[in-house]
Amino acid sequence: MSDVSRPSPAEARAEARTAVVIPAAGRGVRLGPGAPKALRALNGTPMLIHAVRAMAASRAVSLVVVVAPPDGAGEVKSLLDAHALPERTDFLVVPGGESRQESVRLGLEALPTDFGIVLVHDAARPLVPVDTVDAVIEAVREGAPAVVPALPLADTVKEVEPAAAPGEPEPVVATPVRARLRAVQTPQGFDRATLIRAHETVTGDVTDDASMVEQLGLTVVVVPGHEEAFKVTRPLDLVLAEAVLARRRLNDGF
Ligand SMILES: Nc1ccn([C@@H]2O[C@H](COP(=O)(O)OP(=O)(O)OP(=O)(O)O)[C@@H](O)[C@H]2O)c(=O)n1
Ligand SMILES: C[C@](O)(CO)[C@H](O)COP(=O)(O)O
Repeated sequence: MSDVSRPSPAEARAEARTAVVIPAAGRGVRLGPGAPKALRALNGTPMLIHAVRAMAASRAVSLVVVVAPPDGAGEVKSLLDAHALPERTDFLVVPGGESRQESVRLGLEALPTDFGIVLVHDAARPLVPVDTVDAVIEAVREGAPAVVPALPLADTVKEVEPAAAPGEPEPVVATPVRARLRAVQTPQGFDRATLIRAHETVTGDVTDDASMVEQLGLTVVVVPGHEEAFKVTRPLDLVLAEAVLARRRLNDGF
């Protein structure tokens, strides 16, 4: 006899609480010397705070787990204490690891059990609009085990044979059909059990969490990304981020 009071898996997912893990433990080598990238300022406010606010802007998000530089957890906690978040949003801070993958895993280990949906969002993508965050959450609620926001590419992409030695040429081996390619952003959204299984099972170097779910043989779904969700990686990206914030201030009238 079926238990009518127990929600089906689909109903449970639709009502699941959502947490975000923010890996913020990277050095930012490509950005150049200075403080850890997540703590560098954009319009006077640390990049990490912009990223946390971008997640907390979604009414669905009730917990943010920040994965801090290994020796910077205290500083990050003080920063979060000093910058108001909506009352509905709690936060936790844990120290990070050697790689992005390890940092995400450490964040997942700190998650309380009552969150059925988990987003993973780079601190280095501080300006993602809330509509993108909500679209990712909605797709997970509708049943996708893994969801990525993504944009079509402007450049043609070549696959090359890596140089045999520094300074040697890199011959092109293929040109994938551009119309089938997408540049993937964060937040990436997951059914919690799926993401944890992926992190427990998949080893080796990966550059995003969704690819770990792909390696489990599951389908990852794409939703539209946003040009303002770009990753601050190199010095020119800081210029672009400041310009986006200036445009937002102008549009907001202050
Ligand atoms: N050991 C690491 C490495 C990266 N990250 C985080 O993963 C996100 C994406 O990584 P990336 O943009 O590559 O940041 P960095 O690793 O800091 O950059 P770089 O490779 O230039 O050093 C960032 O928010 C970064 O803080 C992390 O939490 N732990
Ligand atoms: C997760 C990611 O942002 C998706 O595009 C990206 O792969 C992170 O790469 P990074 O080299 O760690 O910045």
